[in-house]
Amino acid sequence: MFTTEFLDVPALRAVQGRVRLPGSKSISNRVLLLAALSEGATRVRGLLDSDDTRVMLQALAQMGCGVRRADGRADEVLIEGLGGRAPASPTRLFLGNAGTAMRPLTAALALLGGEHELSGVARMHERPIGDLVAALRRLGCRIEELGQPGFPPLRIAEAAGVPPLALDAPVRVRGDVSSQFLTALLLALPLAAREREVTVQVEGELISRPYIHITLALLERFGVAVQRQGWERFVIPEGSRYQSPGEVLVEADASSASYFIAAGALSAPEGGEGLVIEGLGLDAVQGDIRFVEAARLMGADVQGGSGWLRARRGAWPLKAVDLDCNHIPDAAMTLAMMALYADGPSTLRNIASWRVKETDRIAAMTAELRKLGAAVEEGADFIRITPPALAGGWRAASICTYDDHRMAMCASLAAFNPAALPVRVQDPKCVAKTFPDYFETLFAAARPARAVPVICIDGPTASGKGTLAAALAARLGWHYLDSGALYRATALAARQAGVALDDEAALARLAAALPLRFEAGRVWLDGRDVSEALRSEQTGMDASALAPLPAVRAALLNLQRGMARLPGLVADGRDMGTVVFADAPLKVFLTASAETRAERRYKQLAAKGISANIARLRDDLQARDARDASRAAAPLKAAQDALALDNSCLSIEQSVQQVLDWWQDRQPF
Ligand SMILES: Nc1ncnc2c1ncn2[C@@H]1O[C@H](COP(=O)(O)OP(=O)(O)O)[C@@H](O)[C@H]1O
Ligand SMILES: Nc1ccn([C@H]2C[C@H](O)[C@@H](COP(=O)(O)OP(=O)(O)O)O2)c(=O)n1
Repeated sequence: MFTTEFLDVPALRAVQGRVRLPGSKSISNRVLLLAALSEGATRVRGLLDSDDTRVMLQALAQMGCGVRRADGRADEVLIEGLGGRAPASPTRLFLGNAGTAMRPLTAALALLGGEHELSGVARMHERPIGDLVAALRRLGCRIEELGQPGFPPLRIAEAAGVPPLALDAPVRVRGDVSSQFLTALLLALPLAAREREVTVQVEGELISRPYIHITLALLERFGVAVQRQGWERFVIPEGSRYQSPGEVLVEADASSASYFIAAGALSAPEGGEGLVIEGLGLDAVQGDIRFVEAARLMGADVQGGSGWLRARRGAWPLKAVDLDCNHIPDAAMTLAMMALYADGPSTLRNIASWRVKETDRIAAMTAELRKLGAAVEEGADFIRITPPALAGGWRAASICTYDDHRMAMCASLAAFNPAALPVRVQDPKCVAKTFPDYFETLFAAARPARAVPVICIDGPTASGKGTLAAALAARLGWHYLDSGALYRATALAARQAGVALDDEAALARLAAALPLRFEAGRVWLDGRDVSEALRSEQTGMDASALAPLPAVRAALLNLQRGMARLPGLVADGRDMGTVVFADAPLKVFLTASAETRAERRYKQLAAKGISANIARLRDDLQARDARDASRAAAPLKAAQDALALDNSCLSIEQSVQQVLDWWQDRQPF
């Protein structure tokens, strides 16, 4: 996940290959509960790993279900169901802010019996549950509100067993406040339908029907076929009992898929196959799958089968639309981004609910799309978007995201603009709500419109290149290449293999096939952690000795260039700006006086408990600089267009800020 202040998304040309998206939250928690109530064990695959599913798993374990995570996989779990057994009692269940856990667990535990206390975070205690509690009380269940009437925390007080239930009349529940109350009853009432049919009657117009559709489809997977009469009456047949289907694959989240469908439709056609989205198909049970129809209306070429979708460019430019989006309010935001690439103004109607989501999404979208060069008109429940005039009308923009995950994901779609302008996304970490690795997933599939941006930091030893480069990479959310580590690793591998430091051909062979892995700040050579050995003065000297050999440098060249991946790279070394990334948009030549550098190295060694002599260190580093600077192949020198930075009198933060300022000066926003 990107936790940086902002993320600059370079202009993108295409998306290709395959992406796998996180599981749907609504389906994940429903499936977990159904598995817990069933006879037999259920393997749940493709599970969303998030706060809300974690609290559900924890609660099920406390209730006495078997909960076993698959080894090393956050998205797979094995649930051993209660299958008619009474739950463990008493329990105290903490359910965070997960409405998808609080509501159905309340209903299920009220029908399972026992003594249970259900609570959550403060915000959870402000989210209504009164209608559900009332419906369960009318049935005869014993539930107490422990705080405010109508809100959690709750206590189910059935230590003596479930009281006789009033099932002769239909169970009534309101449908116009939240469909989650109906879902909770539909998930729980099959527990009471072994010997008799149970009817649920909805009062008021039922909202969010696609979610009820998901509930019914999943009940069927677990062996309970509810008869639906319109959207008012639901009949659970006599003899119903939950039976594990053995294995359930949770569908990928359909709203998350909308960004990748859109990206496929915006992608330059040389992408060929387009983008394949795994884990979700045209037969998906989630309401937002109907985004596919809307995307097709705009000209997207979307194919699919069971468990997969493929999106690529169809009509181009996209076709402007005038659409009622009431059935896909979340995914409709993605249509607003696609409208930027249409052949005329598009209108998205019946989206009043946008105003009361994470932020006022109509106002937010209007403000941000205008920054990109679109003309936007907003109304109480619609938005009309006139795209920027061809390439010339687009503006590079810094997009505010309003702590709204969907605004951030949408913003990335502006990066396909024909003017090849980058897009700045403020506060990218807000995607954590549903898709923490959204940007990583996008970047893995995306092809940049231009060379991936690289910042080069070259300079003599101990000038602070590594420190500066790593800090810049962290601030920008970019990758970091410590090119010296490659020369050092070659030197280390040579010593281990007994290869002489002047055997150019053998060294080049070693360099070309270095079994090197960078992981979590450590460096592994052939499965061994060499982070310490790599930094030793001896290894540095050895690296400097083999670095002049042209065949070694050539062998390492492609490896280094391959590190330039989206969204950007900060590379430090000796020849980053002169040879390896000669076209880089920002090059810094970092220096400090020999005294300062010797002192820094001395302190660095002392911190590691290694004693050293400052005067000798200074002589050594000057000798190394001389050798690095005087060699024929890619000598240490400033690139012609490099900016010089002498940091003898600067703190690390001052150096970092200076380079960030230089970088910002080159940005269009
Ligand atoms: N601007 C600076 N001011 C003070 N100390 C610095 C500065 N930059 C780096 N250092 C320190 O100098 C030492 C050497 O830095 P390092 O990044 O390893 O250099 P290089 O990669 O150029 O060999 C480190 O201990 C680092 O903390
Ligand atoms: N791009 C590079 C990086 C390092 N080298 C060589 C020359 C250096 O003396 C050694 C070690 O580099 P490294 O950057 O790790 O060394 P310092 O941390 O600056 O002491 O490798 C090089 O020739 N080209």
